[in-house]
Amino acid sequence: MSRLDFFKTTPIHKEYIILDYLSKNAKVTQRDISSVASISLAMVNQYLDTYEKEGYLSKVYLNNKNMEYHITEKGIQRKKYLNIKYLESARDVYQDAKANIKVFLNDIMSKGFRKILLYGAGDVADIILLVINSEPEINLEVCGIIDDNPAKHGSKIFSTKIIGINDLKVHEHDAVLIASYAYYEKMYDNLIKNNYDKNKILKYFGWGELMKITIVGTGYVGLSNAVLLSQFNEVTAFDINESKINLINQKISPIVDKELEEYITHKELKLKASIYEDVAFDNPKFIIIATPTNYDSQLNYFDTSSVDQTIEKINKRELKSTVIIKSTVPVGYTEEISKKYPNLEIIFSPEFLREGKALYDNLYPSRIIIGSNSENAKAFANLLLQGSLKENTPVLFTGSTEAEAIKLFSNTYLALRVAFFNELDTYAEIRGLNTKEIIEGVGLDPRIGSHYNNPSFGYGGYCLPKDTKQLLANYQDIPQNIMTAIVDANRTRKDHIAEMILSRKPNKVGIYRLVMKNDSDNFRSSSIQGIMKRIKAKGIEVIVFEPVLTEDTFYNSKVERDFEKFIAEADVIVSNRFYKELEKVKDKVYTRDIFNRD
Ligand SMILES: NC(=O)C1=CN([C@@H]2O[C@H](COP(=O)(O)OP(=O)(O)OC[C@H]3O[C@@H](n4cnc5c(N)ncnc54)[C@H](O)[C@@H]3O)[C@@H](O)[C@H]2O)C=CC1
Ligand SMILES: O=C(O)[C@H]1O[C@H](OP(=O)(O)OP(=O)(O)OC[C@H]2O[C@@H](n3ccc(=O)[nH]c3=O)[C@H](O)[C@@H]2O)[C@H](O)[C@@H](O)[C@@H]1O
Repeated sequence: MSRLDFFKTTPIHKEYIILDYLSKNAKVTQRDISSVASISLAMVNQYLDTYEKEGYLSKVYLNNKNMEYHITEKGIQRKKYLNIKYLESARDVYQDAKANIKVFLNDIMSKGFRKILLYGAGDVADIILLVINSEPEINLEVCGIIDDNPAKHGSKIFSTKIIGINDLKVHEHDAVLIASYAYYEKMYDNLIKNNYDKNKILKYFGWGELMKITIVGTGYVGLSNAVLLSQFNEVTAFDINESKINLINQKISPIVDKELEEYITHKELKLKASIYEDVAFDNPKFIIIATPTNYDSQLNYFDTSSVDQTIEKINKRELKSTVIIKSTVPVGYTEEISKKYPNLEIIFSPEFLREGKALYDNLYPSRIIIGSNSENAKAFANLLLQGSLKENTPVLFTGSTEAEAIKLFSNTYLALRVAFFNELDTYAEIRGLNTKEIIEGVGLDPRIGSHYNNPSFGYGGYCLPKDTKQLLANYQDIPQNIMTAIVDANRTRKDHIAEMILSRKPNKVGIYRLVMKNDSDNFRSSSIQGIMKRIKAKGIEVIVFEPVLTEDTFYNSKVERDFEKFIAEADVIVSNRFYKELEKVKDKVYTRDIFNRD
């Protein structure tokens, strides 16, 4: 953790600050409150209105310009409650700070330092000493605390004496650890002026900013994590694909994604990309694996070989790095592989981003799940939080197998939901009913909701199809009906869609876009490909319009780049999602996009 992240205010803290301030000063302006609580004037207004509605305060108008805020008895009780709540969250913050310091001290020990001097006899020194004294595995001796304030010399923090910088040479030691955020630069400068060896200067706050992280695999997951983390850490992105590496080094995103493109090109990131293993594996603190885990239909299981090979390489190099697996793996994988590599700390942390919103979903994460509660797991969670823009993101530390299950059950639930609304649509289409009316009526139940319910040719994309199959494989020997149904439903849906298209008796079918969603440039496992295959199997000619393709044919079907020619040639135009440009040939279009969105 770098900067003062663990002092970020929470909403409870803000509410407490405002009530506390008002209880001490009745005659204040909204501007005063805004500056004390660091919130906008609009927010101040909202808080005051809510307090009044809840009966925590009454407004007394002195004249038409000035007013006083009087806290009621109910407001005093609320303040008491918030005080306790704030203390609880402060305790968590304190535990967090301790965990981060512990990781840091372990790092110092791994570099061979044993006897240190602290610089700065303040709160940071206090908490560092507390961690050293209370954690038996931290084998560091603090020989003294340097401080530039002579009034402090001679007194102690715990049993450690405060000394002046002139006493540097008197105390035998290996390094000086700067224990101040505000005066870091001044202290560093002082040490250098005293001819102190800069290789022996350790810094707690500087350390977080320069933490070295390596990311293996620069796809959707790897690149968005690389960008997120390189805002505050030194990140090396490693890939076997040289052209991707070159693009990243030229500040160009190899992936179409609004936020990723904007951040890579315009933000100041500490990000470099490399195809060289020696550069990538130069002793980083964390190595994040984000390589593919495709579903192997022969084995009926994920092919985890790219993850296996990366872990093998890390082990061979005898690195001390903590390995974080972000790739989706079968349930139980991390526990198994950890047994094989007892010298490595391997942690699974599921990734929940959507393609097309890869960085956005990391800047505003729904949750952070880490399959471990070790010190490094906590430090990693803090890194993700540090890079994000959302406040109060839920963070869950779970067992490693539970974290893997969370990932596969989440995606399988999403697939279930898509499959459900697709089957609803199949029913409505065959019975001649209005799908839109039915879905809208169903969704108005708040337990169901009007989201993630737009019919399609089937759930597609890289992950939903493969993750559902992997979870089904993990169910081997465990009773179930739904898991099989979720996988089968997608096949049945595509059969139905293909039949509906064939019932129009086309001579030539035009496939309009292979991509799975409007905002994605990716067509891995998009459902329309399944439709295309079924139509071709009946001997019908298919042509494809897909600007993302550079080839002239796709699975032996002609790729037509000229839109006008494409719409003239095809007698049925099949499109998973409706696009504005199809408006003029609406009668030829077959789609089940009811709501005009993903
Ligand atoms: N795409 C998505 O929306 C999400 C994907 N995931 C999971 O994350 C993993 C990665 O997925 P994506 O980022 O979509 O994949 P991707 O295919 O976009 O990127 C993978 C990258 O890894 C590189 N690579 C392959 N083998 C390598 C090796 N041995 N060493 C170094 N680099 C290697 C490839 O060149 C490629 O650039 C998969 O397990 C996937 O299931 C998880 C959540 C979301
Ligand atoms: O593990 C993953 O890879 C990711 O898989 C999905 O993300 P993604 O595949 O990018 O796309 P979604 O937007 O969820 O769509 C999945 C499929 O369902 C279809 N879909 C989606 C929504 C909808 O209402 N109807 C519908 O048919 C889409 O067209 C697409 O084919 C999940 O939404 C992410 O949370 C998850 O991290």
